[in-house]
Amino acid sequence: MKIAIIGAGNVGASCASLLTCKSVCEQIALIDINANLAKAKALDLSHMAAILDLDIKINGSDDYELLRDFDIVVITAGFARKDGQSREDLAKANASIVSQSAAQIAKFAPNSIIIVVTNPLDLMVYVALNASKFKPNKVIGMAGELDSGRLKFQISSQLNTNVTNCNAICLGMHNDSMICQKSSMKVGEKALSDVLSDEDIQGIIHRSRTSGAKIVELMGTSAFYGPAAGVLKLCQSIKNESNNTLVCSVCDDSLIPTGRVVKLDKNGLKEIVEPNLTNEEEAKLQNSIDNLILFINTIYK
Ligand SMILES: NC(=O)c1ccc[n+]([C@@H]2O[C@H](COP(=O)([O-])OP(=O)(O)OC[C@H]3O[C@@H](n4cnc5c(N)ncnc54)[C@H](O)[C@@H]3O)[C@@H](O)[C@H]2O)c1
Repeated sequence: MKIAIIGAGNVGASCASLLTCKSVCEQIALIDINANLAKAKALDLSHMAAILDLDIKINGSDDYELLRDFDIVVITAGFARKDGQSREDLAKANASIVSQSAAQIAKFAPNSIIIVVTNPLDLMVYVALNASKFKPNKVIGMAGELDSGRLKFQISSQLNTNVTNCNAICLGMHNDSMICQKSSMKVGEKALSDVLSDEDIQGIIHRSRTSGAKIVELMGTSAFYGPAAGVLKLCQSIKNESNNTLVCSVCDDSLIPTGRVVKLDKNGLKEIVEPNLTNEEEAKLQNSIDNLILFINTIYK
């Protein structure tokens, strides 16, 4: 398997590092508008692979030719929101980058699967889908695995128990309207609501929702190890065609992307699994989809 990553910054390079260490593919291409950065990181990662006795070819460039006939292309190119910048201005700047990238992917790797990471995530999945003209099953956004992982971490911290003992799912948009599905929150076989008060659960949800912002506050830039782990899980699922469910931003028949429970295979999206939402969660999800449609209309006007 050959995996290309567009954007050799924090998220892109962390993805390349994890994919290398976990031997998910035989080749990695790093593409960045800053050719020297892409080349330098590819060289550093190649040294890392040599030290670890991993036979993997890693190249960097600003030339999209490098990803010719690759199987998966991860888009991480783009900006994080700057002080004073509106959500719309950021969305327009990143939409331009993602749409140029997606058009190049369609040219050089027309049979690939695109994994979008650039924010605002669900909107960027829509942009990549439109610019690549790929079928909807071939364009997948990574965010739900990150949000769900953060929620699992908060549950395990609150209960002082192993994270592997905890389960939780975050659905919907990768923004403040994300839905932390109450019925999915479990510790062992027990529902979290049998173990903790509603107030404690609300605290967990709040800390989970704000944990991305906390990282920005502490470090001045957004997270990258967690997002890279999410990308790794998507690539492993595509490669292994495992029957595991993941949360990814994908389109249903409405062609509006949002975080849904899915199964992936070598063709990308294999199946959307019905999440069993409460009426309240269903209404919240519909509301955030309506907001995304309004946002799409603003960006494309
Ligand atoms: N989906 C998620 O859960 C999630 C999580 C974290 C970050 N993100 C998003 O990922 C994106 C990247 O974050 P980062 O921390 O890696 O940023 P970064 O600034 O470290 O890296 C971005 C890279 O993109 C490159 N780039 C810019 N324009 C380009 C173009 N036209 N073609 C090719 N490369 C280009 C830059 O040179 C830079 O190296 C941001 O939009 C961020 O908000 C998403």
